[in-house]
Amino acid sequence: MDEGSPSNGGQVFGASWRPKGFSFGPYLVQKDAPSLRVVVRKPLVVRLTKDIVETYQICNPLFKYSEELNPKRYLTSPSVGVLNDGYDNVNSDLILAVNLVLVNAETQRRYIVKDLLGHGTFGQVAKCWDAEMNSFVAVKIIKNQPAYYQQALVEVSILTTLNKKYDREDKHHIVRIYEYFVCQRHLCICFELLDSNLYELIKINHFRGLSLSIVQLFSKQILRGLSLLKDAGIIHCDLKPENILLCTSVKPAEIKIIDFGSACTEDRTVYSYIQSRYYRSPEVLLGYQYTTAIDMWSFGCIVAELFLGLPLFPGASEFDLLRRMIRILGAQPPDYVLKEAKNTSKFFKCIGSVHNIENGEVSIGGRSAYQALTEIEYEARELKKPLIGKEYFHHKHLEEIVTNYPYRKNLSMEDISKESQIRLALVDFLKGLVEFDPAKRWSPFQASRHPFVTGEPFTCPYQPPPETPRVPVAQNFKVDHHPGAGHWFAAGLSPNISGRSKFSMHNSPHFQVVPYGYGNSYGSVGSYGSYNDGTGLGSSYGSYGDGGNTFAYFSPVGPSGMNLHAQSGVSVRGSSPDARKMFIQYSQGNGLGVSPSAGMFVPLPLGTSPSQFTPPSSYGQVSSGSPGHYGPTSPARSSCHGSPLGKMTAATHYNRRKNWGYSGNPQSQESPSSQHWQGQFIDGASSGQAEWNPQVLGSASLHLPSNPSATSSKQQRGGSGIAASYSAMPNMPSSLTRGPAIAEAAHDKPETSLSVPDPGDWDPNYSDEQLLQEDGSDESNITTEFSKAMHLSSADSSVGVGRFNRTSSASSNIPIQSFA
Ligand SMILES: Nc1ncnc2c1ncn2[C@@H]1O[C@H](COP(=O)(O)OP(=O)(O)OP(=O)(O)O)[C@@H](O)[C@H]1O
Repeated sequence: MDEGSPSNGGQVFGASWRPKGFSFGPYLVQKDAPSLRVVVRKPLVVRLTKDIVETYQICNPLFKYSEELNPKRYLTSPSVGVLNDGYDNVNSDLILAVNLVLVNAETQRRYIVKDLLGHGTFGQVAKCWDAEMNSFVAVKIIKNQPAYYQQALVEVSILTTLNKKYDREDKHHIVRIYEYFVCQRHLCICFELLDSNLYELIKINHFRGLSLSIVQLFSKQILRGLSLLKDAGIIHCDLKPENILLCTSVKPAEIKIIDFGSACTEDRTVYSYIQSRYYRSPEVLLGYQYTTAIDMWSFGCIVAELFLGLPLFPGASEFDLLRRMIRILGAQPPDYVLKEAKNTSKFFKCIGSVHNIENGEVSIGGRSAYQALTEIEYEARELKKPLIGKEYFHHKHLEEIVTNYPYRKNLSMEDISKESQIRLALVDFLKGLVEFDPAKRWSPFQASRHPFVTGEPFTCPYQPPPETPRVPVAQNFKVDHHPGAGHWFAAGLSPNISGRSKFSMHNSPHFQVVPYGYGNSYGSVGSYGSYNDGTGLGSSYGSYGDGGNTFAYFSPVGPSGMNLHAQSGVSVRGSSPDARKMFIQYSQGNGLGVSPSAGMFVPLPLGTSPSQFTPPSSYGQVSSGSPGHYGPTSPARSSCHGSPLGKMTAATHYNRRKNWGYSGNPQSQESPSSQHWQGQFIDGASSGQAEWNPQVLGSASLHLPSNPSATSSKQQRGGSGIAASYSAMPNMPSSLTRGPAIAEAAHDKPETSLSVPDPGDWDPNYSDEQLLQEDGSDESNITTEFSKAMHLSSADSSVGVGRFNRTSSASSNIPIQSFA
């Protein structure tokens, strides 16, 4: 019977089949054969449009090309110019279009806008081409409102101090600031260009946690940054995954902390409504005095989220937040905090005597004098139901949540056992960070010594080394509160610190009670140093020196910037070597100073405000073009937090980040592979538009037709000012339309008017149907690519057991080319 004949069903059985001859043979070039030619064709659109102007002119000799008539690709939405002579939209944002040029009038340096990287409370961040440096940079274009302008200057000054004074060698994972200038009445801050933020990283990993090796690496790097902040006495106040960006230009890739727009100095903690809710520390929530320890709480929340893929405390309201903290941590804030905090009565009832509190502990029987309100009690007290969010974790307590988190598929027993050990270390690490008592919470130095970070085997609960006694180095610096530098006041860099510490502080790794022997209080730009740091994170600075008499004149808007003047009888005796080095270093500078105006920094006129900048006589052509395209914005979660500006515009972001909601299935945490989160990506690619005739802002050569309908800036600034523009924002709850002065009064209102996080709220492309689609891309995870890019594959095997890490080719689908 013939093989493969119909009688055997047409099947060919391999055993009996033999090839009858070779189908393929080597290619032999024959003598007269035509040579092979590969034609690479340009894309159709290129071929059709090449020399199109000439083509039109051939068709119609009267045709004339005018660049001005090119349609603009707007990046800002809305793109209708109604303020600032038509340059700004209703939100006081400069209307950006691709190829618009922002010019630093002082240096004539030009930044050509190419794309929108994000937008937040303070304005927009654009990816710009810096022709002079032949590279891309990120330019934050602050809203044209005095309050934003002032607060943005705080960001400039704090970052400048950190970069130039504390981290000259760029080793502490803090974003670099290049320069700042005013263009079209907008303060523009030029930063190094970074990549996606950690929230985006988690999102493209389908809200599954990252591998432990990456969590460990990021933790180490963030701690370096926090260590620097602590030494500088600066509190970030808004640490969250969105404000930690990947920096893939260096290999292996790193992370950097951004957004110092809410930062303040430790001795000037004037704002009580700070931190994004999920990352808000108990002391801030309760209205208690705060220190750099609040950043350590946020850091703990971030580490947990990196591992779990979901926020640890996704409170839909402050009540819900506290409720989750208490349940997951199995504890509550210490009585000494509850006794002093402003908002205690909102969340707790007193059930015992508060007179027995000694050294922060309750002396009678160890039972707390306070009990958290139940939902019913809260409702009765506040006359409103507290918003309660969905539960995402199957387990109640931190340890169970972490240890029961699903392991990556296909792990060998050996790997599972290794990872389970690291998970125990992680639990212990987290416990020291999300510690209710700010006095016991670990400092960056202490946390950086934990086995989870060092990679040492974890055997028993970690006992942190003692933190360096805090010496008020900051008191050594006298701040010259320049009359024109109102922002220093806001930043806490003013000598006027009358509102200082009305609470008694307990010794802690973050704050140690040191008697202030100085008659006059000076604003702090210095640090409460740590002599341990030299052995800890390498190059953090600190001083255990005594009260020297070094005075700092810190005026970022002045020509000399920050000046440290050694007074007669100055003592740097006892300072750490690093600190001494710093003094020497700066003594050779511009008036011993660190100045934003030194080097690349350009001085602003003293005491200037946006309104003092005269716009060019003519203004840009503003058309009501297509709605702008929004770049990969930072989906600030519930970030209606304090800051000097009350983070009001965060309301426009609120609920953009709703994906905690995933399916609302409480099992989701248990079986991530069965979850179907739909990550959405906004095309962040630069426009392919030609770069001809870019609209130039800030240059004198701007000659564009006036827009007769544009309202004069005077008119716009009259009336309700900021509040007017806030209230004009779509979807903004009225409770959020408050100016800085009333930020505190409206403390918890946002939560009452905003819904429980749900993906559809903030993700325009989200749909429940998508959520329900079969994922099937378990292997397609960013961690593999990222690990590879970061050379983690060769990492210590004890930490290299990432969940979901597979070297599958499917992972190439992940759209993060920059990691490759
Ligand atoms: N240096 C940078 N490189 C790349 N992207 C950046 C950079 N700085 C900011 N971004 C992007 O812009 C977004 C907004 O920046 P930033 O957080 O500084 O603004 P903000 O107005 O202070 O925001 P928020 O409302 O969160 O406080 C960031 O989430 C990030 O996506």
